[in-house]
Amino acid sequence: MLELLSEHACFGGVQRFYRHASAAIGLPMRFSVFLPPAAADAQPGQARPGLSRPGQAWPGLSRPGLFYLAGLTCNEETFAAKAGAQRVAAELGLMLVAPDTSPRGAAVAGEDAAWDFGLAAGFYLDASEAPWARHYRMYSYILELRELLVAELALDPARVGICGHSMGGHGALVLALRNPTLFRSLSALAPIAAPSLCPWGQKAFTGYLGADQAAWGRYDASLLMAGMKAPFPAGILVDQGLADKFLAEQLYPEVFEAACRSAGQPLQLRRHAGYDHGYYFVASFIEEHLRFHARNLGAA
Ligand SMILES: N[C@@H](CCC(=O)N[C@@H](CSC=O)C(=O)NCC(=O)O)C(=O)O
Repeated sequence: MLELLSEHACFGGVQRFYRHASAAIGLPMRFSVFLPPAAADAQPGQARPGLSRPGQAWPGLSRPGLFYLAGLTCNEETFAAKAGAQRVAAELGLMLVAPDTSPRGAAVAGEDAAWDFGLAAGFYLDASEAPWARHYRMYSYILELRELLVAELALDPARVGICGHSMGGHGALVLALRNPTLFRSLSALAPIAAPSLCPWGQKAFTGYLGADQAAWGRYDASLLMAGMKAPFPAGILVDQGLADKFLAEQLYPEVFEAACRSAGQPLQLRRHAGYDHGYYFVASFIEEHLRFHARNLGAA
């Protein structure tokens, strides 16, 4: 059941904010969705003409969509408010889905003590360590949300891509590399590309998954890529600013690049002089990511 919190007309489509009860998280979660003009009338649970139950796929209405996973300190509103993606998504007929970045209301002691762990820092993984394991299950949550949008807002399950920024870039790489039939197109902006090697990733993985690094590989894009049996079919697009203050210590795109080269994975890793880590960088390149995904998904 989706609870509409607000909606705003936007480039002929509609930007909405929803809350719903998440089974994966065990708490209410929020997300934003931009519906392009042709899908702007879609309502949750709407019965499709000629079909027996609400939410059943209807080829004439189902839309391609792009999940965008945001980074540390962000929420479901950050991308909608700062990236400026709606105009091009409206043109391309792409739905845009932006989840929150962690559970809210888990009431874990200390979850708000740091900006890079706990609240707004769920790292898109399923925690195995107490006290996080009960609610910090963002990996399963993204898969749950995908199914929910297929059922409730006519997202076409065969045409879903995923993109993300920083911690969200890490999440996008991991989710797509592990689920290439669910996410058919993949890109990232300044991703944490080898989290086992960097302070953010080591802190998160130790806290959520435990000190045994054997458990970390399933959530490390560079390690996953090194073990890939077949390349990600559509190729991967990554943009990275060279004036990014987190680049040297936290991001390691060169490690992911080397893993792709060894695995025979087509990768466009574009390095941009002068761009930093923030949303001015994201806003500068998001249009090219939307067009990349639209091409891969056969949109518009
Ligand atoms: N508080 C931090 C900066 C936090 C930050 O830069 N967050 C990034 C994502 S970092 C990796 O996931 C972000 O997207 N912030 C939102 C924004 O609007 O820029 C500090 O003190 O450095």
